[in-house]
Amino acid sequence: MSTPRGFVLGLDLSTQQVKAMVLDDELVVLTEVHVHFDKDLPKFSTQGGVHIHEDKLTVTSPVLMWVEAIDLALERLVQSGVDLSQVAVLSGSGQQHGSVYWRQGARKTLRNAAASSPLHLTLQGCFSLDEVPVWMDSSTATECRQLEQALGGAQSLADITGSRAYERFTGNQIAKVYRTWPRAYEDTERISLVSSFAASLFLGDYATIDYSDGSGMNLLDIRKKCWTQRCLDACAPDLAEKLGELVPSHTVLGPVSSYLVQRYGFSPNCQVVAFSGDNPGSLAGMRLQAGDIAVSLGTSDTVFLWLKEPRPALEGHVFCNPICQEAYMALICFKNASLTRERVRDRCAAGSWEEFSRALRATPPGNGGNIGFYFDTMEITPPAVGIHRFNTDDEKVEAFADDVEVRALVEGQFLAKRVHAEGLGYRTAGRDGPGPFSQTEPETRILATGGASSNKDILQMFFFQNLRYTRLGDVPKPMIACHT
Ligand SMILES: Nc1ncnc2c1ncn2[C@@H]1O[C@H](COP(=O)(O)OP(=O)(O)O)[C@@H](O)[C@H]1O
Ligand SMILES: O=C(CO)[C@@H](O)[C@H](O)COP(=O)(O)O
Repeated sequence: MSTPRGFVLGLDLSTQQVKAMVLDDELVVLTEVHVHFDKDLPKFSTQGGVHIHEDKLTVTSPVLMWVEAIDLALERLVQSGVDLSQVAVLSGSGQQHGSVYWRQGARKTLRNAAASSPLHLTLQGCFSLDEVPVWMDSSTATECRQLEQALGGAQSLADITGSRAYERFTGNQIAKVYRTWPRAYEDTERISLVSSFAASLFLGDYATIDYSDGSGMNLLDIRKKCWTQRCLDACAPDLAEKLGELVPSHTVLGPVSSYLVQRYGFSPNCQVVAFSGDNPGSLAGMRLQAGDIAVSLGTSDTVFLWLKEPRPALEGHVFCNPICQEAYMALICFKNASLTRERVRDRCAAGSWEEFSRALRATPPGNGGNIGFYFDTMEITPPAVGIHRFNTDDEKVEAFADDVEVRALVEGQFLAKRVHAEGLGYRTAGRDGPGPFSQTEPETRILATGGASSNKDILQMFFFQNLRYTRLGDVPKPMIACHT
């Protein structure tokens, strides 16, 4: 058997696309491909990678679209000329909280997938649900209240699982599946997260859920790192069995499937490392350290940081840290993010990011006292909906001039990040003493990632907000590093 040279393949199965990247043994990027769900797989009729249902609360994606997209990404890698037989190890990430329901007998089909046929055809009959809930779903308010009640209240649930009950968290989604389609639930032999689902396609077997992405389910005890039986029982019967074991996020799960070896020329020695959530993956990839704050500007906006001690609150989340088993990560998520920026770009900036940037540069910081809150859909932080604009006299108004609207949106989004982060006690170092959660790092770095972090005028807004920190606390300038 040949030994691969040490290339690394990284994947991300996120809301709007699959991204795949091959790096050599010195971590130089050799090739990168994308499969955009709406554009590359139009037969699934998604918008932004999802289907928003009539109630405007239920949001799903077709599971076979994800399978087809991964095959297409692998084909594109081969077409790019990269030699996949040199890949020694692969891993990846997925949008958090989404779940996949494998039907009884699916494991056998997955293990025996023939290289002659693409996986999306082989796996056609393998899922108990064709459309699966994703992180944008907010249709499980009933299940959330039931779970909190069963655990003795929102704070008690947060103390164990790191979060109060959130609509998008997988336990509540599973509870809804069980209540709505009991037969489909019974016919399910394994429930995967999006991350462990993607890993399963590479492993040719069910991949285990990792601690970090598993923390986004309202089911895992983040300190003991095991399922909490009381949470499982409150959501659905026989759930432990359907979820399988949990593993540290950097666990080597085993070699790639024979499907991958035969169809795409992977080495049979290529190892699959557990996949995790996209935000934990960003924390690992950006090499975040205690004291840093990261901002991801993907489909969602998130703010996250490395935590030494978990202190779960009624807002925000504490996840297990993907790198260090003794540490944690804190995260706040905002749903009205890139898609809202795109809507305002299309209405006020002729559909162009350049024009959007020009509007930001043409308006003064503070926007002449005009401010707006833009919640096109039910927001996560805070749970609010609607568009609310206020002029310089604090009067509610119906509209702003185009350039003012662009700045009001972005300033409002970044102000919300600051307000909610500060509400949870995150501070840039120096303002009120030491950094996040009173850690002692002398300087806070702010790191940005995700699609919109390529836009310097948007990043500048964050810089501006943090310059105000420096005035208040007289600390060194926060640093901004961009990763996309
Ligand atoms: N130049 C830009 N300025 C602002 N936003 C951008 C720019 N380029 C891409 N984006 C945003 O990035 C988003 C996609 O980010 P990405 O991190 O790839 O998302 P995901 O991983 O959730 O699929 C798009 O929805 C788009 O609005
Ligand atoms: O719900 C969350 C985090 O809790 C989202 O951040 C999802 O993980 C989706 O990520 P992107 O596709 O926006 O990167």
